[in-house]
Amino acid sequence: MEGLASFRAVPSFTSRPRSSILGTALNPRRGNSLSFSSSSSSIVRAQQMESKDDEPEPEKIELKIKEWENSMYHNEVAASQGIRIRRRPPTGPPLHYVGPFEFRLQNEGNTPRNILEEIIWHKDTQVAQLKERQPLYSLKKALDNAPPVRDFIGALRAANSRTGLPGLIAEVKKASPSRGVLRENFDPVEIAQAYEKGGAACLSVLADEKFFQGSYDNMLAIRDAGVKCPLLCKEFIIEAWQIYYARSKGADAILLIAAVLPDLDIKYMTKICKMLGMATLVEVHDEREMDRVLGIEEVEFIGINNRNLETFEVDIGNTKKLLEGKRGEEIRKRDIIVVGESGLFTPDDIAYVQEAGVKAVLVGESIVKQSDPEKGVAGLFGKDISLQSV
Ligand SMILES: O=C(O)c1ccccc1NCC(=O)[C@H](O)[C@H](O)COP(=O)(O)O
Repeated sequence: MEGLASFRAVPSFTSRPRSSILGTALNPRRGNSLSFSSSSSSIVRAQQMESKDDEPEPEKIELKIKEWENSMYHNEVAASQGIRIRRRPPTGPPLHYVGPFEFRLQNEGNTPRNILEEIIWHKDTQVAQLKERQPLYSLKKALDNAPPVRDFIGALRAANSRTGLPGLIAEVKKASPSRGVLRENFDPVEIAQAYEKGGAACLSVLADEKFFQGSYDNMLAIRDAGVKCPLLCKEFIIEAWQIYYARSKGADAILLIAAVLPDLDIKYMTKICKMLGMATLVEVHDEREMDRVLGIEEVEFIGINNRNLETFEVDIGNTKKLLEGKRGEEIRKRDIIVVGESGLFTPDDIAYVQEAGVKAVLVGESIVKQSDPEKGVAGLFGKDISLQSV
């Protein structure tokens, strides 16, 4: 696994007597051969299985310790790749734990450091609950009835050659943490149809309910209404299960955020998308994330977010900065489609990111706020880009 090379060796010590604790915690018949999911819910489940008065069984202690270590290990790998977002609130080690992580956990806060981390902690809990209700095997069966996948990247390329402008991914978004409610009178199907009429190549549909007032039902409703634009499921993906879920709800593409996911997760999830025929938009915000993502052979579709998701600061110069020099050359050589995301309001903004090298743009606020989103699209590009126009 990547990131292991920089895994620090830290002395392990504890005030508790090591031998007796290990003696009860580990079951030699099972050793280290078990594989564990890193879900926090299973830690909670294992804790619930114990009665407070009972001495926990060795297998349960072992399970808790492995789960916890696995989660700590994930954080270590992520941190070694510059990822500051933690997957879940840090908890102290389970009872009877003896090992290196305990030493490193001192002074860790258990309140989220920023909005992105808060969203991720919420997702971790939400996904664990959803998975219990619909495990992967039944989700995979549901895919037989899912609407067919459409070619997301192909639609952007076609729009770019048709108009000579970046292909538009128009965002169906009611609210956001940085901007609050963007549109009170929010009818996702009506908005999607208006975007399509206005010449959008693809749509991005917010699925998160708590922070964006979105839903998977919006995505299904848009598909059921006959909208032909391929759909990006705009969700905070932390587990492969969510990709299958998005597909079952009609998604043609998903978003992976490099600020949240280690390289190995990006590789693995990109492969799953490929297997399902879906596109994977990998989002970056700074040079380090861009370099990590360019190091992943499977990546063919990159979004540059002009919004810093930790501070909400928006600067469209970010797109230009990340496409300069060697990075831009590499992107052109590999024919990677780049999407300029966030903070785009005017034809000049579109011209600026196009000049920087993007073939597509992802736009929410400036068009969703218009009383007529179809006209909003024309206003954004400074001309009619609908199918009728060209
Ligand atoms: O927009 C936010 O407040 C936000 C906060 C935390 C995570 C993600 C967030 N936004 C996602 C996006 O970046 C935008 O929805 C998308 O790029 C469109 O941006 P805009 O055109 O500026 O609405």
